[in-house]
Amino acid sequence: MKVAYLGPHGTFSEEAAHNYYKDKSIEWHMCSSVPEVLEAVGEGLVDEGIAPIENAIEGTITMTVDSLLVNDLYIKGEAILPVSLHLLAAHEASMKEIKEVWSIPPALAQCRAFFRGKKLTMRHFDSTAGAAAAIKEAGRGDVAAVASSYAGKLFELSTVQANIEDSSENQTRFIVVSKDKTPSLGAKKTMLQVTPGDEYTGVLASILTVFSTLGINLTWIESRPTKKKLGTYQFFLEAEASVADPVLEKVRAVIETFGHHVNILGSYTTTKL
Ligand SMILES: O=C(O)C(=O)C[C@]1(C(=O)O)C=C[C@@H](O)C=C1
Repeated sequence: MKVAYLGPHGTFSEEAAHNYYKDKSIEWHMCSSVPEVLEAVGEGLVDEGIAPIENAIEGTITMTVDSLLVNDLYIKGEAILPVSLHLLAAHEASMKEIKEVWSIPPALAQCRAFFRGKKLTMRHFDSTAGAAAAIKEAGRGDVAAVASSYAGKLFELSTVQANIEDSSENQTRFIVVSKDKTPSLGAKKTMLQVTPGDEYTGVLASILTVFSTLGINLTWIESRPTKKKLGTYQFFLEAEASVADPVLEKVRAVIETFGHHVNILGSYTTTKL
């Protein structure tokens, strides 16, 4: 089986992928950005892809949600990875010497409290490990990357400050996606995309009430713009039930009778890494 993830070596995505598929024989396909991972699956270059969708501190990684739709993919699984971030420089350096910090935006956002008031310039990269590699190559004394301790070892960087994430409970949730829309065996969760047929007062409340009335718990709600007109949204709802559960089927039928469109984006189990 061929699987895509965000490279280069040393990303959290690599750690998640290697752990999630640890008992399988995989041909790896490294991509240079998160949207490219989902595109590789959409284009059929690989069978599956693994991408970050939510972080405990920063929330939803919207580029993953949007690419999931654009590439018409199905969620086959989710994996939760503990995430610790470190400030890494090419040479031994103190915090005072660092003027610029390089990393992928979700990683920089996970350290906001640490960076507050430090007057640093942030430079965006496509991954933590990409930033770490660039720091090594630049060899400068005034820049540092936010990346994992493994990336620090891989690129022989020096730790300016360890564990700079805003919460020691930090975790990132990854989704495993494919083109194949068969629900996973023993699925416990289902992701639904609900597009309101019409905009009216209380439209979201009317959708949510169907879940609560029929006793289905929701574990995640996200609204994204329809990208057609300002102020119009579609909703992503993660239900704690398999798509095969007759109660969830009933929820779907009722929502559709309200004139809303429901698309099942996947039914899956959770793996703690
Ligand atoms: O840049 C990486 O190392 C990634 O795998 C991406 C990513 C993300 O975008 O959320 C994954 C996990 C961490 O939250 C930080 C970065």
